[in-house]
Order: sequence, then structure tokens, then C-alpha cells
Amino acid sequence: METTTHEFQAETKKLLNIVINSLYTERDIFVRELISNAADALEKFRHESITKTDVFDGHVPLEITIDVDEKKQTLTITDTGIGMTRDELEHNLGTIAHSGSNTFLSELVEAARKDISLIGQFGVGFYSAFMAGKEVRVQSRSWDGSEGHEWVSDGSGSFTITEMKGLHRGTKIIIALKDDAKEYAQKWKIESIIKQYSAFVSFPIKLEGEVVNTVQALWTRNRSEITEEEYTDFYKFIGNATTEAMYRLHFSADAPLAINALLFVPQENFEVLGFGRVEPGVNLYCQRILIDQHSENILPEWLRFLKGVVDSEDLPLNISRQALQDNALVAKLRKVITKRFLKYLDEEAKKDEEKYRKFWSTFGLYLKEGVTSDYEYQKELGKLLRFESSKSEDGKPVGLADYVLRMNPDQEEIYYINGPSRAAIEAGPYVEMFRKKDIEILYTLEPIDDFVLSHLAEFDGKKLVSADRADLSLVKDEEDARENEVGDDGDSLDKEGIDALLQWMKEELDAVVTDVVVSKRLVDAPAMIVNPDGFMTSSMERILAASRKDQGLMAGEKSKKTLEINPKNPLIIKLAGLREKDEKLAAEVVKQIHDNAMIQAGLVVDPLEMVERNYRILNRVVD
Ligand SMILES: Nc1ncnc2c1ncn2[C@@H]1O[C@H](COP(=O)(O)OP(=O)(O)OP(=O)(O)O)[C@@H](O)[C@H]1O
Repeated sequence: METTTHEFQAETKKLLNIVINSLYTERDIFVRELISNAADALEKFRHESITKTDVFDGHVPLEITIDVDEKKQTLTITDTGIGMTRDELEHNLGTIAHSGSNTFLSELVEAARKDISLIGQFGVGFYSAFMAGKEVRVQSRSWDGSEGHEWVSDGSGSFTITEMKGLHRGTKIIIALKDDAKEYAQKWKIESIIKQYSAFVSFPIKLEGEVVNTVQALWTRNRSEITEEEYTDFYKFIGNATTEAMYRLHFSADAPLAINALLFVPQENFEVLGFGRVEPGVNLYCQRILIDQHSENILPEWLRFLKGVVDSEDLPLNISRQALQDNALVAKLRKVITKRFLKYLDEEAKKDEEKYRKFWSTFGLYLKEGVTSDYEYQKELGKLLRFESSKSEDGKPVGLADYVLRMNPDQEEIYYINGPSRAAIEAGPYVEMFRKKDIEILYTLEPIDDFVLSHLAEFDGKKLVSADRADLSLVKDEEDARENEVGDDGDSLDKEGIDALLQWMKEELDAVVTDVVVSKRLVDAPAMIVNPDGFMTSSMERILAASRKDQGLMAGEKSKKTLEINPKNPLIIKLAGLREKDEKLAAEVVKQIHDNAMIQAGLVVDPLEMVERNYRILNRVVD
């Protein structure tokens, strides 16, 4: 019979190399990977056979069989699943099927370097067979009934495929074990791995003729009958996790939709650990039959960190994966489950804020992503956001609902200001008036925060307002206004002096500001930059400029700012005097004040020009 020889794809060779040489401490997972592939193949077959009648070997029971042979040192895993045609064998077991295989690989290398045990979370897939096998044979026959084939490789660089007659539907994997992997030919060893990793596989696993797993869908059982241990074991199984989950939500509903959902929040955020974007971790079932693994449809993208299952009897069993995407029922399910989960988080936060804070620091970024990308859940998400504030303890962010409770009776808006750190914000000009009037202000310390709050726009009927807005309504009452206005107490400038100074400063700064005005808000600082348009905050502007630069785009038109000055500040008072004596130097000082205020706003100035000017001023000082 004709045998063809094929080279592994370059990426596959790399992967094989890693699998064989660096993952040996995590060897046990290869059993889990092969069982999970077998279960996938069975699920696929079950799903397909619902709609098709002409399936090959239709009478064969759906199960996984495992046999060990201590004498021959082999381990054999057989499934009666969907099987593979010749082409599928060549393609699926010769290349890396994952999308973006190269990124996957580099992440894998990265993970191997960091913490080998984390790699188990990703699933190395079929190739993990070579962790323990010196040779792997895959005999497979597709459910379409075409002739079966055998695939053979020692994992070094190539594989062969030969036609093989008389096979049943499904796949048999025969692993000739390496000398140092003999233990995998022992029944107890395999049994303990199955108990640890594969207890919840939804098909019988027969080890040497004996069923060793409980084939029951945990999520369909009554909550009160499920033990903590069972939940944890199930989470470990479904999330490939080694620890228990941070949060768990198990809920059922009958109307308007029949839903059974079991969702887990992991302990770690793998995206920030440097593993790239995580795949969605929730599987969609209909009456216990898997119809969409790692479903992208059942939850919004920003909940991709969740693990678990959703089962709904209302879904048509024969729905194709493509049809799921724009199925109205799936959209409804998504909405119900998402809202329920967000409500659950809010309840948990109320019960144990400390624990929720841990969740927030690990997964808060996803919820922020939700606010900026999904209008539908903004109200629910708003309650879950946390920020540091002028009234929060360092490192203990507060929620918007708490802020609202503490608001002054006459306060109508919720204020926030962006900055690189609590210390930097508190030393800056924007919080001065808030401090003086004892009004709480939120500190947005992350680049994305201002986008989040501007998308949210309001909370509990109160507008969210950045404190770098020009038209801040904070100084409303006349008293304040008067207090901050120019007095004639000799310490400050008179009205004419001020007007003249403003006029002149405006001329000097004409190219960079829209206006120079007397501030009603500054208490100590000489000046600050505010945004006249009130839409973009300085932080948002900085980030957009940086991202344009990253993308190699031309810098956008810079929006012009307004400079507010404090006529009670000694520097400003003396500036008027200096102007009379040495207008040239005074003009340099004006420009420097502007640049300083820009820097405090987190905005970019021309460093070359600014440093040169700074030296010119210093030279005069030391003269
Ligand atoms: N027992 C099997 N029966 C049928 N097809 C299989 C079997 N094992 C593997 N395959 C096919 O080979 C492909 C590659 O398997 P591999 O385990 O490397 O990746 P995967 O299963 O797609 O990804 P992951 O393991 O990360 O879930 C699978 O997608 C599947 O199409």
C-alpha cells in the first residue's frame, strides 16, 4: 500500500522541539490533551449526527477507550468520534491548527521560561503525545466512511501516511513510550490522571474495560446537591486550572429562557501575565450537547476571562456555528447571562469589598473595555468601576455609588482628574479648589480611564466631568467668585493691571492658546491649562497622539488650550512688574509658565525649545 512521507511545517517543528525538550516536568498533561481531543471528536460527531442520517458506523457507542500494555510499553487511546480523512490527518497533525500559530508559539516559549506549570492552561494539543512517546501512530477513519489511514511519526521532522483497511469510525492513538516514561503503561497512573484532569469528560472513559469517570453534566444538577469539592474539580477541569476559582456563579432560569449557567472567574489574568489575548472560556451547550466550544457568541468579548458552561434547551440543536453569530436567541441569552453576571459581581462587591478589590485589580481592565465597547451594559458596569479618590485610602479604590453618597448636598456632578500617580495629582493645580471646598475628586490613574468615564458620561443621573474642563461649574456661587477675584489689598494687581497683563500674555502665547483668563479655581499654583471644548480631556488627547505616532500617522491638529492664571500668586504679580523693566525676559517667563502648566496637564511640550529657554532664564538668575 502506498505510503507518503511529509515534513512537518516549520512552526510545528518548533513546537515539537519545545514539547519534547522543555515540558517534561508537566508530562501528565499529554493524557489530558489526548482525552480532550477524543472528547472533542465525540462531541463533533454527536452534533453532526443530529442532522445527518448517512453516518458511517452509526451504531457504534460514543466512548473513549484506553488500554495500557506494560510489556510492550504502549498506551492506546481510542475514540469513536468524528475521525479524520487522509487530508485531515495530513493537515491537522502536520501543521498547527491554531489561528496565529506564531504568536502562540512565542507565547509558549515565553511561558516555558516563566513558569512551566502555567503552560498546562493553554493546551499544547496533540503534539504533547511526544512528551512521552518515542513514536506515535494515529489510525483514523472519518465519519464520511472514506477509507481509513495510519499516520506515524517519531516527532523528529517528518511523518508518514498509509492507507489502512478495516478500521471503525474514529481515531486510535498508539503511543510507544520512551524508556523514561514507562509509568504511563501502568493502569493506576492513567487512572489517577483521569481522576485529576478528565473526571468531567461527558463520554464514558473505559480504562482496561472499566468506566473510570462520572459522566454527568454538573451544571444541570441541583445546586444544593453539589459539593464545594465537585465545583472546584469541575472548574479545574474546564479551566485547566490548578487552583480554585476566585468567584463562581451557578444559576438557572426557566423563563423567559431556559438557562443553566455555571461561570467561574479565575484567580489570574493571563493576558497581563504576558500570554496575549485569551480565548473565550465558556462553552455553549444545548441539552447537554456541546454546540459551541470556547464560544465567542454567548458572552461579550470583554468577558473572555470567564470559564464555564451555558446550557439552554431553547436553542435549536442543529444550529451551525456560523448561524450562532446572528441568532436572535443567542443574543437574548447573551444579554440575560451578562446582566446576571454583572449583578452577581455587584452583590459580591457589597458582601466583601476587599475581595472585590482583588477582582478589580486583576480583571478591572476588562470591565473598562466593556464600558468603552458595549453601550448595552453601561449602567451595570458603572456600578462595578473603582477609582482612587481624594477621599479614598491609598490603594483602596472606591465605587461611583460610594462617591455619590458622599457628595455635598448642592453638588451636581461627579469630578475626576487624570494623572500618573496620586502624589502627582495631589501636587498639581487641578485639585486645589476641590480641596478647599472639600469636594471629592476621583483620580484616574490609568491611560484608559478618561475614555471609560467619558463613554459612561453619567452615573446615577450625575454627569461625569473632568476637572481640566474650562467651564467647570464648581465656582458657581458669587462668594467664591468674589473671593477669587482681584482685590485692592496691595498684594495683588488692580483690575487694569490684570487686564493689561492678560492682554499681553495672550499676545505672547497666541500660537499655543485660545485665551488667557483669570482663574476662579486656582488657590496656590500660578497657572493651569484647561480644555475649552470640554469633550476631550488632556489625558485622552495625549493617548490619541501617542497612538497616532505608534501607527506612523501624522500628528493630528493639536487642540488649543486655555491658560488660567492666578492673580494672587506672587509670580504672576511680579511678572507684571518685570514686564515694565525687561519685557523680553518677562516674555520668556510667560512661555515657561505655559510649558510648566502643559506638563502638569500631562501634555507634551517641545523639549528642545523649553530647555533652551529654561537655561536663558537661569542665566539671568545667576547673573
Ligand atoms: N481524536 C481525534 N479525532 C479527530 N480529530 C482529531 C483528534 N485529535 C486531534 N484531531 C484534529 O487535529 C487537530 C489538532 O489537534 P490539536 O490537539 O493539536 O489542536 P486543537 O485540539 O485544535 O487545539 P487545543 O488542543 O488547543 O484545543 C484538531 O483540531 C482536530 O481537528
